[in-house]
Amino acid sequence: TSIIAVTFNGGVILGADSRTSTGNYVANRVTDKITPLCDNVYTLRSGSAADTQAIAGYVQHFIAQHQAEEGDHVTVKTAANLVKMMAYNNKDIMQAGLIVAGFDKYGGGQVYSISLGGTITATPFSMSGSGSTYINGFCDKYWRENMSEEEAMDFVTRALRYAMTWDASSGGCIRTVTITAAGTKRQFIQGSLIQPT
Ligand SMILES: C#CCCCC(=O)N[C@@H](Cc1ccccc1)C(=O)N[C@@H](CC(C)C)B(O)O
Repeated sequence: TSIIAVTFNGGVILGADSRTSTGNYVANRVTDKITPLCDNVYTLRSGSAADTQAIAGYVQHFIAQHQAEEGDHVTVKTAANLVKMMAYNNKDIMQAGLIVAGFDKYGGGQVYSISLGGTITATPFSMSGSGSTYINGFCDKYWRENMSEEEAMDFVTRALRYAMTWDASSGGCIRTVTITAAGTKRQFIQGSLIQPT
């Protein structure tokens, strides 16, 4: 898996490849790893497909119950802390590397990384999954604060293209979700290999 989330001057953009693998076999070449937790917060999934589906499912359910009772949106930080609790409290039986990102009226676009052991870190951008190791240099060089939406989308798609080209566990198509005050927007980009410019 290659997953990345970046904040920009209007919100956040989440990006992911679409490969689920079992060894060398591609079990799913159109996986959707960008999973909603509620209408203003999504999570990017890496690691075990089953474990990350289970964690996302529990948090979706908990947030839905909370909103039914309280009637208001949860903050990105609250959703991320619920994911962290699931990961931390089950750290010895879960393999889940998650990035929670969204938009709320208090902090605008936000990204939180949750590592395998359940450490939660607030970050301006984050990448994870097996493919992320191949784009550390690219991201360090090209990441900038307060990019425009177009610049952020270009950064996300180029980073994923490189990771999907080099990492055997990443591939398929690029999926993105953009979250701003106006709502959410999905994109689907086929053809992920590096094209000769
Ligand atoms: C289908 C099926 C069987 C399991 C598939 C399955 O979890 N594959 C994993 C790799 C893995 C992980 C831990 C144990 C075994 C196999 C996978 O493709 N993970 C991707 C993200 C998830 C959310 C799709 B990525 O991290 O590469």
